[in-house]
Amino acid sequence: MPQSPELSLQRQTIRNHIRRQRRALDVSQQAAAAAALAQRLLADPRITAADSLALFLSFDGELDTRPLVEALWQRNKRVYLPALHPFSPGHLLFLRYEADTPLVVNRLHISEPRLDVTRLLPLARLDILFTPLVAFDARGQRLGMGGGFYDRTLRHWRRDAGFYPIGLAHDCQQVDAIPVEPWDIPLPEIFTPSRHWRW
Ligand SMILES: Nc1nc2c(c(=O)[nH]1)N(C=O)[C@@H](CNc1ccc(C(=O)N[C@@H](CCC(=O)O)C(=O)O)cc1)CN2
Ligand SMILES: Nc1ncnc2c1ncn2[C@@H]1O[C@H](COP(=O)(O)OP(=O)(O)OP(=O)(O)O)[C@@H](O)[C@H]1O
Repeated sequence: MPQSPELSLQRQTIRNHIRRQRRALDVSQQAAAAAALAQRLLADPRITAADSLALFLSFDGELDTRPLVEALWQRNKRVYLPALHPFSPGHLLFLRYEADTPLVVNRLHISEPRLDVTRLLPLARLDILFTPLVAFDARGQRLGMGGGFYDRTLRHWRRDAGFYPIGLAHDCQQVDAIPVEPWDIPLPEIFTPSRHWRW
């Protein structure tokens, strides 16, 4: 599918702008945002009922998922993290994450669990897929870091079965409209520290 250069330029401009905005949040703003979000999510019955949840380790000013991970562990939930697929470019694997799981830094400078096939979870067995994003709009369209990793993962999502995706973001990551590419899959739900969006 040929990409329109104007559209990819618009998307890159939004990416750069919002990444700068979220990196500008200071430590106390980040801590307040993380606590507010964890509190909201832990009050949601679907989270309470879930057994296996995929999170992501925050970087680049992303909403800090640490407090949520800790709270989920305390509630005996199984937590998974994405890892770059070792030989299928652009694809993610999901590996079990516990307090003593060895982490390695991947080529995109993000920590991920060391590859161990015994700790892999097929997507179909995941209950909730918390999804990182750079920008979102009021229709649930998301723009990521530009690798297409979550676009490829979200292709397997069906409204009536399997894992359910929930986007996590700071309020400042909302934009008027994301210029959409054919492969983009809108999220059914996004939580920010002050709002809950559901489509
Ligand atoms: N916390 C978190 N983990 C995640 C994602 C994410 O958005 N957030 N991803 C969501 O898809 C995947 C990683 N996607 C990425 C795609 C592009 C770049 C990137 O362009 N990074 C550098 C440039 C590359 C380099 O330093 O070599 C940059 O910061 O500009 C980073 C991550 C999997 N793990
Ligand atoms: N389902 C898919 N199948 C094949 N290629 C895809 C798919 N989704 C995205 N891509 C490719 O991945 C590249 C990056 O896509 P895009 O810019 O939409 O990523 P993103 O949504 O910002 O990133 P991410 O999903 O990792 O957060 C594009 O060049 C696109 O061609």
